[in-house]
Amino acid sequence: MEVDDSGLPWTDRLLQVSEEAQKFAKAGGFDILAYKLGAQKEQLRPPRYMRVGLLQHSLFLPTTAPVEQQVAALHKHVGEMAAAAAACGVNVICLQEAWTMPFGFCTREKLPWTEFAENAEEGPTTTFCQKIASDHNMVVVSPILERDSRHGDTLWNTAVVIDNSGAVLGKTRKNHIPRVGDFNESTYYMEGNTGHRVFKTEFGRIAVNICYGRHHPLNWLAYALNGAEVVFNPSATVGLLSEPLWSIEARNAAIANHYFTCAINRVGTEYYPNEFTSGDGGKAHNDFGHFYGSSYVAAPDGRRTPGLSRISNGLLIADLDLNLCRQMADQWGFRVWQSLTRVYLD
Ligand SMILES: NC(=O)NCCC(=O)O
Repeated sequence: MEVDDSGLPWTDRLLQVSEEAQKFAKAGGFDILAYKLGAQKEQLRPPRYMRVGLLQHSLFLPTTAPVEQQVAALHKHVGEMAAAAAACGVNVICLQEAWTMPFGFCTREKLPWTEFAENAEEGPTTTFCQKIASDHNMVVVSPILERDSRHGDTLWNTAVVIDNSGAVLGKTRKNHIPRVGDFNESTYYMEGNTGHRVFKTEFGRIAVNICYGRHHPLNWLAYALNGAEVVFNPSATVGLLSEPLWSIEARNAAIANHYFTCAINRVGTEYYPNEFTSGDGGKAHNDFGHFYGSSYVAAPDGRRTPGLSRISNGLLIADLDLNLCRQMADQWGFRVWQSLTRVYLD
């Protein structure tokens, strides 16, 4: 039987969750699952583990509560979930898409939803995440609605990457914007202009493919060409639209691109005071449908962790041996670089 560095089978394993983390989970009413996705032992390279933490959650106040109170409640609860991740020794946490706000883009109303937008470099949420990062020596990926005041007050759907010292490493913007069902996001912001950035952290090279970007295979490929070893996919998506695709897309991307993928979705049903329509002749309604959670991690050899719950808040922890990326490229013999060359030559 193949074994990893600890002498145990290198296939999926359940990890122990520290008592301190379990206390946070009990007090905060969220689940914690923890798995290991190892690689085969090599003679010349030591294992290279990145421990990731994926956070999925619902809103903590109604969408009609004052903006400041909603943001404060999210900071408080997500801060506790991040503390649980830190108590488990997580190296990199990723939060869900637009985590500081309701996904009010379904309404096509500007206020109050645009008031949740913040400066990516200096806004209160980035400051909040910088403290988490430096307190816990943990990289934080924080997807927010960005207000770029230096460039005409433009809105973007952005993930801010904060390194484990607390410094902002950079940001990357959602590059495919949905115009499907109730996802009226192009009413607010357009396709991002930051390309396919990959961020070099102390723990490995990471990228962020925000939500709708997961439907586009060339998008995933571009992150691989730029050297990503782990690609996070922070999302907000509902059952009737995308659930049949959810377990396939990020997993297939991991296999095709020889990297790990981390798919994260929010949880719960959000209600809005004014009715809106889906542009399909159906009745006007006040809710977005059910955000089905089910966050998971997939490995480049096709393994995946079980998903978090469809209905509860949760933290998914996974140990990823990044050596597996090259092992899989060698085993299968297809290389993302070669596919690109062929495209150009044909
Ligand atoms: N947030 C977002 O891009 N949702 C679009 C729906 C989907 O991609 O499943």
